[in-house]
Amino acid sequence: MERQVLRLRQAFRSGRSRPLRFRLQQLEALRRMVQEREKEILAAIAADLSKSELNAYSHEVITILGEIDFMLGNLPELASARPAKKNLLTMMDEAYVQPEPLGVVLIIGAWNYPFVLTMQPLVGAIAAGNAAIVKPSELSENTAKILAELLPQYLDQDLYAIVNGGIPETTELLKQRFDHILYTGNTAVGKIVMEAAAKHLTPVTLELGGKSPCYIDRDCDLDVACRRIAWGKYMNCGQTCIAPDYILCEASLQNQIVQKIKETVKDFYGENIKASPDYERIINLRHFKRLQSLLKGQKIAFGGEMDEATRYLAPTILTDVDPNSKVMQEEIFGPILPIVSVKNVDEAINFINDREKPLALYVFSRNNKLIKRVIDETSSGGVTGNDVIMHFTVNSLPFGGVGASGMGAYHGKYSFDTFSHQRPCLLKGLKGESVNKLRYPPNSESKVSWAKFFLLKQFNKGRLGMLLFVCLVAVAAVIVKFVLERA
Ligand SMILES: NC(=O)c1ccc[n+]([C@@H]2O[C@H](COP(=O)([O-])OP(=O)(O)OC[C@H]3O[C@@H](n4cnc5c(N)ncnc54)[C@H](O)[C@@H]3O)[C@@H](O)[C@H]2O)c1
Ligand SMILES: CCCCCCCCCCCCCCCC=O
Repeated sequence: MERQVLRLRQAFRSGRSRPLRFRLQQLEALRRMVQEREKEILAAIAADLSKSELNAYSHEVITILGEIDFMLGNLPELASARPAKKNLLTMMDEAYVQPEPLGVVLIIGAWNYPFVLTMQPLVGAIAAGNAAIVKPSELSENTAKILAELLPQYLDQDLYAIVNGGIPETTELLKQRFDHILYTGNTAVGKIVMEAAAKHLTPVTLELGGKSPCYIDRDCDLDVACRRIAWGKYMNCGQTCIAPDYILCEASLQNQIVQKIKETVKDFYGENIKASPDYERIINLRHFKRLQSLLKGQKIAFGGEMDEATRYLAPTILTDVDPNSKVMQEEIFGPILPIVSVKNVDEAINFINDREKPLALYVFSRNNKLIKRVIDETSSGGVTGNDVIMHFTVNSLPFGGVGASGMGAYHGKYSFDTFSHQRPCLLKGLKGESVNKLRYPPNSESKVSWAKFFLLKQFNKGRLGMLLFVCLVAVAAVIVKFVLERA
């Protein structure tokens, strides 16, 4: 591992990853990889998640192509120096912010969207001019394998590397010094990553999880709400970081919601859900059994069917759920949708605020003021109103968590910024020593009052008059010089 990181660091030190042309070439090569090897990529994702290739494309590949296109179209602007506002002391100088790459970054992906969660950060790392190591999840082994095979064929091998493996390999990697780590996964491991990063003062972006609440207001189009909730909940068999984890609603709505979601599931997946190419499976036996245990003692209003051999778990709804039951104590990350009754939106807000800050928050209502109120009175990584999941697809919105659901954000411009240092630059001329004497020792009351004038815009009339006089003299000198030169 150490040698691998050293090799990337040397390649980064060569400066090869910094020129805009190089970055654009690498992003174009990545785009070419996705297009030329689409079939193999889709087959790998499909194999990992028992997913149709159509869903693999619309859930993952489309996102990466969009991200690359964004960077190809915006990188020249993102990477350019941005002039900065100056103060009176630096009026004659050049002040700007220069984005610069951080160095060698580590990207650790998770299994549930194995292509997106490794490639989307990589796009940002390349765009910002870094070298990068990508460590896919060992649970999505087919995607990990295809990435290890394809990336070296398309990208600069000295600057971008794939390290495959599980806990041992990741633990070894985390002993190395990186200039940024973007980790996607569960909160417990997020703490391990942060602890390891702290040893090298390495900044981290932690893309974690949590229980994303979905409040359904009594004044709401239930047909639309239930269709959208069903889509986001049961997509990828519920294994989505920002899936609506549970519903909060008044008890009187519960049965209608069950009925409408039931009808929607039939529309989406047909009578025989198990046979639907659009309904995926649970990733492994450990998660299958974990989900099975969440059903114990619950009132199953819909679904609940399961088949351990194929790790099939039907779209399931639980009603009258006790907030203290097991299913409400951990992120579900599966196709189980508990409904918890609350008396009104006030109780819903308190319910949400009594728990860890979620990665996402959803509110369905015809009343936009109510939606805005819930947003104002709660906190979450992100929000979609009257839908679910979709804020993830808007790359002008930063995607990340807050509190226990994560820190930092990426996507689009935010990926570029995450993997950049915004370097403040001030270029001064060699003239103006008369003004600089104000900061040189010995200090004095007068110098301090000038400093206030120049830096704090606190000035008295006398000094203002003198400054105006000085300006007038300067302007006059320029005019005289101009006239004399033309005489
Ligand atoms: N915020 C997001 O963008 C996002 C996206 C996807 C998943 N998630 C969250 O991730 C979680 C599901 O992912 P997961 O954790 O099961 O994925 P996982 O098991 O794939 O683990 C994530 C990564 O951490 C590594 N890892 C696991 N245990 C480790 C250890 N002890 N030491 C070092 N590295 C270790 C794995 O190798 C993998 O690369 C859920 O909580 C979900 O909400 C968040
Ligand atoms: C024609 C409309 C197509 C809409 C496609 C919507 C795609 C949603 C992709 C969602 C991916 C969510 C990834 C979340 C990562 C955390 O697990």
